[in-house]
Amino acid sequence: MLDRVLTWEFPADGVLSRWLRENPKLGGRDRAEVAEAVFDVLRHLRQYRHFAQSSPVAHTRCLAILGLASVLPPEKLEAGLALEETQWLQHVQRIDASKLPRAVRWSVPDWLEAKLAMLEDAESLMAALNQPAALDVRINPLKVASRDEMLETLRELSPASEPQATPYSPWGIRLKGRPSVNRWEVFLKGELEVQDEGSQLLAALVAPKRGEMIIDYCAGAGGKTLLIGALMRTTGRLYAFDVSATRLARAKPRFARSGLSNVVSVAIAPRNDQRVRRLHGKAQRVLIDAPCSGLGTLRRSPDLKWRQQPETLEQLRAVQADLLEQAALCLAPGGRLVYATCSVLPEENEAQVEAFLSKHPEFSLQDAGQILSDRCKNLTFEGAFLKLRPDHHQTDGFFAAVLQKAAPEAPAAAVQESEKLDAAQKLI
Ligand SMILES: C[S@@+](CC[C@H](N)C(=O)[O-])C[C@H]1O[C@@H](n2cnc3c(N)ncnc32)[C@H](O)[C@@H]1O
Repeated sequence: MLDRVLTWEFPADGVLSRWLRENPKLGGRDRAEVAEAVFDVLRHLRQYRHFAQSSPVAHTRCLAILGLASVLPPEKLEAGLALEETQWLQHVQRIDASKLPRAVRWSVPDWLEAKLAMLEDAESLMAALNQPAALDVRINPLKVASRDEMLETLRELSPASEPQATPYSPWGIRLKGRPSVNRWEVFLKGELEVQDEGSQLLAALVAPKRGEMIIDYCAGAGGKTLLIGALMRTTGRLYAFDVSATRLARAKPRFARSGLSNVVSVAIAPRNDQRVRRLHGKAQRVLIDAPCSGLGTLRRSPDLKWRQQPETLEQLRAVQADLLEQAALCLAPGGRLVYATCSVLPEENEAQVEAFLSKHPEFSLQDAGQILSDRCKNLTFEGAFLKLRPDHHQTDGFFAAVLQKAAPEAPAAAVQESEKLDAAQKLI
């Protein structure tokens, strides 16, 4: 199975799920151990390949041994190893990894190491991206009155996952381990959703209001749409756009489960879509959750660092710039555009926003921290952008910028008329 994953043809979680389906006799614990071992190999692949060079056994078997060593107690693992394998493993475990070159130590390809090295606290970021993430869920504010209520329910239902309120999002709950949330009744009733805390904060940045027209321009399987719709109290109209009809189809049962009736899903063409053109100048808020390298989510999808290449990054950058142009056309004067990625690379983030602003003086950058301050306590940023990192915030890496489209200035005569009207109304 590891060989199949390492072709990089498909995302690792898909290959793993398929393999587990093909092996139905494996018990629950074995399944969890195999999954953890595979993800450990993906996180540390470059380092493990370096160690495998000194091994007498086949390359993939070495990787599997190292992955399993991170999951199983030594006695259990060594029972399945030949003597020379055990000796090699013990030799590797004595190596001081801090002496290895940085790209090998943190297991990143050279091109990515060069990019991450330019960021603040690069080493701490690389280390955090290699740690497994906790599981974040959130309440559905449409169906659950308070997070505390849900916390009580979950502490009874799954004490082993030690449910805790997330530090920033007012809706989030952090769970330990890998509980089967999607079998819980609260999940099946649409009261609970799985969503990283950082992703929850993006909906707070959109700050939807009742009765508005809002577009989630890259809605995918609806992760952000769900929370935006709930915050609109399922009023107004929420368009879920995406170029992938398959992804939008996956969102449909989620919308139904969560009780949303204001969502209109539309599979759009990448450019000049007629249905999009009809909404030009109409929406109060537009979210672009842009397709990106996903390099902020390496804790959950470590295969991305091996599947992405500098060339794919360039293609993504072109799509992102185009999406900003297309989606901005849908905004009404005075409307809000939120551009977001789950990348930590400035070229997909700040650079895209700055390029857009330099071409569009009718847009101005708003302070994301200020917008979040009434809903999300304890969260401050240097500068106007939202920038979340696993080492600083214990969330995936997220970026977001809030851009406000100017409202047309009222002509002086009209202002005088409306002032006269106001004064008259006060007299009445
Ligand atoms: C980061 S994912 C969105 C995830 C989703 N918002 C969620 O929370 O689950 C980016 C999405 O952009 C879509 N996409 C790519 N190019 C697009 C385009 N030109 N217009 C609209 N959507 C696009 C992809 O199909 C993908 O679903």
